[in-house]
Amino acid sequence: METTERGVPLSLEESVVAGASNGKKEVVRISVRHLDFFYGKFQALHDINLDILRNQVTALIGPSGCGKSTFLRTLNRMNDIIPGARLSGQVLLDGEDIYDKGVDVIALRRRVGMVFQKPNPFRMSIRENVEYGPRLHGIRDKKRLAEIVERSLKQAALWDEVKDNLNKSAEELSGGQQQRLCIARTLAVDPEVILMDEPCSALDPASTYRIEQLMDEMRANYTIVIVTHNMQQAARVSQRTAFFLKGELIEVGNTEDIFSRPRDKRTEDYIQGRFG
Ligand SMILES: Nc1ncnc2c1ncn2[C@@H]1O[C@H](COP(=O)(O)OP(=O)(O)OP(=O)(O)O)[C@@H](O)[C@H]1O
Repeated sequence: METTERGVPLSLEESVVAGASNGKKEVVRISVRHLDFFYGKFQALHDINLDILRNQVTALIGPSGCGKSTFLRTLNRMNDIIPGARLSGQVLLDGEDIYDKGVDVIALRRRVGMVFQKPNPFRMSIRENVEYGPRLHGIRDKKRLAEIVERSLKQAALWDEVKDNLNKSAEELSGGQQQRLCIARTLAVDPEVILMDEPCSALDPASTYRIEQLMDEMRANYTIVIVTHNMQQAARVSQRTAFFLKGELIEVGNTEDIFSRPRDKRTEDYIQGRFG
């Protein structure tokens, strides 16, 4: 029987989008319903309804300050720590609301990992950076940890460059290598969804290209959501694109449709560089 990444039979999944463009079944991994988000009195997100599909890259685009990062952070409760922040509505991960009482936020962030704009390796060796998450989740066995380090660094396309220097400080790596290390660190705890907040904005074109290639490879096993200011990047890496403006989701659809035949005039104006 066909199953999801977590071994749940597909028929039991929360919802399946029938009639997908490529003829394959598209499964909703995260379903956001009527999401409002406030920083104190300021409402940053207004009634967002959006499905994130499994094994796809979803790009969030829109002008500065439109709420892309805020939205991304609601998907693994990264905003919880901001004083005065609150939300209403639902964020369902495989049908379960991640904001329900009793949800283990550490476990949630293992399932929904995050890569930030600026590479932020810990001040530790390359090996310790990758081992950090698995250790936090109770893995102590040296052989098992070594396997995880090798697998994660290979998946992040960094292994060949660092395999002989795993004890070197992560801070001695280049910016592009540091970002791939951060991706390896995220992969080490075996997430299902990976959130990326402008992961290439601090990188040169060659490193950007590597990360984009990596995203394309990773989507076979993961569900990816990326915030990007770079329209070409959104067009290159994503299968679905969501356009935000002033805290509202204006339009979402197949990336090709959004870029070639947007339905909303505001999407068209933004994509054509008329504002933002
Ligand atoms: N911690 C915070 N406290 C108060 N307001 C905030 C906070 N973080 C963001 N905001 C406000 O919420 C709105 C959305 O910000 P957000 O960072 O989500 O936008 P964005 O689309 O990701 O912007 P950018 O592309 O510039 O990163 C902005 O008006 C911003 O000033």
